[in-house]
Amino acid sequence: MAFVTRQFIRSLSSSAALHAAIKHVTIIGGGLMGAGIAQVAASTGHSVVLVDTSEDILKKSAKGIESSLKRVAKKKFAEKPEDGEAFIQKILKNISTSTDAASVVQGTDLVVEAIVENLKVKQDLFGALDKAAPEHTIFASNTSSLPIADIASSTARLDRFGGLHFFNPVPMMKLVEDTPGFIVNRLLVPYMLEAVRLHERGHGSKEDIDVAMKLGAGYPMGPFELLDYVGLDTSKFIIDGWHEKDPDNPLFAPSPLLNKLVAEGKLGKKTGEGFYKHK
Ligand SMILES: CCCCCCC[C@H](O)CC(=O)SCCNC(=O)CCNC(=O)[C@H](O)C(C)(C)COP(=O)([O-])OP(=O)([O-])OC[C@H]1O[C@@H](n2cnc3c(N)ncnc32)[C@H](O)[C@@H]1OP(=O)([O-])[O-]
Ligand SMILES: NC(=O)c1ccc[n+]([C@@H]2O[C@H](COP(=O)([O-])OP(=O)(O)OC[C@H]3O[C@@H](n4cnc5c(N)ncnc54)[C@H](O)[C@@H]3O)[C@@H](O)[C@H]2O)c1
Repeated sequence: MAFVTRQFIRSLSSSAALHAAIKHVTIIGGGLMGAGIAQVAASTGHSVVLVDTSEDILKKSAKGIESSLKRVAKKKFAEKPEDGEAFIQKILKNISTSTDAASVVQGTDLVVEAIVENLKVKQDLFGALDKAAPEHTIFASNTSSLPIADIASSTARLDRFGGLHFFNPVPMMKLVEDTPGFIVNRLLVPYMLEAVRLHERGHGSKEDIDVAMKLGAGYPMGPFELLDYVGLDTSKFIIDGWHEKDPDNPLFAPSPLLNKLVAEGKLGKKTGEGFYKHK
């Protein structure tokens, strides 16, 4: 199967057998993606523990989940807003948080990892979790660009290890990929990088390029808006990793402008500034 849609995942999760098999889910990493994945897993009736490195980060993740649920509820209960709050509280009740991954995974059926896009860091995490988690627990990574087999090599559960590539924003995007090779990013990364190069060569302002792609190609966001939305650090991790593996491929050549912004700590929407300033 080349890819699975979120509808497919939902129908799977609502099937009695799978629901019985996967009840407790641990999400590691409470950033942009992990918080969204926790929200979707909790919304489909799973008991979720969200793990990150500090209580402060987890507080921010919980706040993000609540405001995303408010947006969902506002639409879902437009006719009957009084039911919206109960809907939100029912989902939030399914989510708890922790900074201790090794103890949490002792009672979990599925681990979905959404931490920094770095092979060694992911391997170290899964290597440690492999010792702590029960035998039946399935491990999955939300990696954007790393081969799943490389991440899984730090564990002894290769037959219970997969890729679950969600898209940002998770509560809205209807695709989850499980294919080796990441179809979307193989097309998206060269496209976004070429937009930056076009701008670096002086052939268009970022605003003009964004408007052109929105009006001319019907994309909901232009490439610079999307880079800021994804996170420039994550984008750089992806590009650097692919460039290292395939240094002669011009599609993955690093961008000086992107590197400069990351070095300045301008990581996009999540830090308030990237290619654009964000409120
Ligand atoms: C160089 C390397 C780069 C590679 C990167 C690869 C990264 C990765 O591996 C792959 C990806 O994810 S690639 C990235 C793939 N992603 C893309 O390509 C995304 C492209 N962008 C889009 O699809 C649209 O712009 C959005 C759906 C984000 C927003 O929709 P919009 O119409 O433009 O603007 P709007 O008015 O704001 O929102 C309308 C309504 O949407 C709802 N809603 C939105 N966010 C929500 C949330 N977090 N929660 C809940 N609900 C949320 C909400 O109901 C809201 O109404 P409200 O009344 O305002 O509450
Ligand atoms: N941003 C996107 O649009 C997007 C889309 C699809 C997939 N991804 C992938 O998802 C993963 C996460 O991306 P993100 O955008 O959510 O990143 P992010 O920077 O927003 O969040 C990462 C979180 O992981 C936490 N973390 C780091 N190391 C940890 C550890 N050892 N244990 C627990 N928590 C740890 C960090 O504190 C941070 O809160 C990456 O692999 C990325 O490539 C990102």
